[in-house]
Amino acid sequence: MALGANTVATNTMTNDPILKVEHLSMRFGGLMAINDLSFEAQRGEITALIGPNGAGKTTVFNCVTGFYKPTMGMITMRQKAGKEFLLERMADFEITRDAKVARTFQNIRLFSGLTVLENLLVAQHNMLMKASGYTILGLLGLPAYKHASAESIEIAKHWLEKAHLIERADDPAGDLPYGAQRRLEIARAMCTGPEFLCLDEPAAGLNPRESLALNELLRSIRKDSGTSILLIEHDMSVVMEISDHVVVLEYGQKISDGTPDHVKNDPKVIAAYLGVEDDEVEEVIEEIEVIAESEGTEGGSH
Ligand SMILES: Nc1ncnc2c1ncn2[C@@H]1O[C@H](COP(=O)(O)OP(=O)(O)OP(=O)(O)O)[C@@H](O)[C@H]1O
Repeated sequence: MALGANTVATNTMTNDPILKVEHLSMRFGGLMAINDLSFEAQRGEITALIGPNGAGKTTVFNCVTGFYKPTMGMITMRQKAGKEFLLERMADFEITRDAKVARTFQNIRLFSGLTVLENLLVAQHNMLMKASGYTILGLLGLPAYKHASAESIEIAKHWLEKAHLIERADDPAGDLPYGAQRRLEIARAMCTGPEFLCLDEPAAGLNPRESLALNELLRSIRKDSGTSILLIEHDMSVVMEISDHVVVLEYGQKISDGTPDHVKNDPKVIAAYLGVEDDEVEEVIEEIEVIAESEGTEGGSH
């Protein structure tokens, strides 16, 4: 099959990145929000993008999902079957439709008046319309449409079960508690059959119990569907618990990249989060160790 304008030939690689961000820069007027950023997300893994406020996480996300066109750089996504897409050249709807990248937003964007199940069926609208042949007869019950419609309901039920929402299938989405609405958004994204799922602060505003339910859902997505995940998250308990790989940004540049344990102990990351200069890091770490030791001693004497 001929490759389209947005595709390139496949390379053979020893590792298997689903996403490669290379020398990405994004300028807003005089502000360099992202400055020569490169990182990879491996297939089948959960990659977290973290960093202090204003570090550029959302900007990277918006470049990957086609909401922004980067000033410079390349963003390559390679599907399981080997086809590659240059995302920076594609419109957001093409990234969703052709590259199979799904996303959620910082603010919940459900159809709150529709039921939970209807929200999941609407997400599969394109698939259903295609099966109808875009005709009224198709919609009125030709076999292909009926088959696609039954399949859509099965897919919706599958994800409702995974998200522990099956009991609420017929309730208006707006009636769900906040944490359940977040899981419904993720279930809705999964109904489109993505290869790459981008989640913008999925744990924002969740209580600890809802955070645990979210962690469970994300782990099951990785394990059972093989979908790779990129997430922006401020909640470190979620990031450290579920991520395979963490990329840390500060002022639009990468300051650390590795396993959760690696970045957690990286002095540059500690400094960025505490807001101190690089040359003060050693001093701050010593102070932290002294405080931790004294707290340990106090804890032991009780
Ligand atoms: N559309 C825009 N126009 C102008 N400046 C922008 C735009 N989007 C982001 N910025 C600026 O780019 C920088 C990075 O912002 P971004 O939202 O990507 O950071 P972030 O790491 O996601 O922050 P937060 O954790 O607070 O959401 C900030 O200085 C922000 O003000």
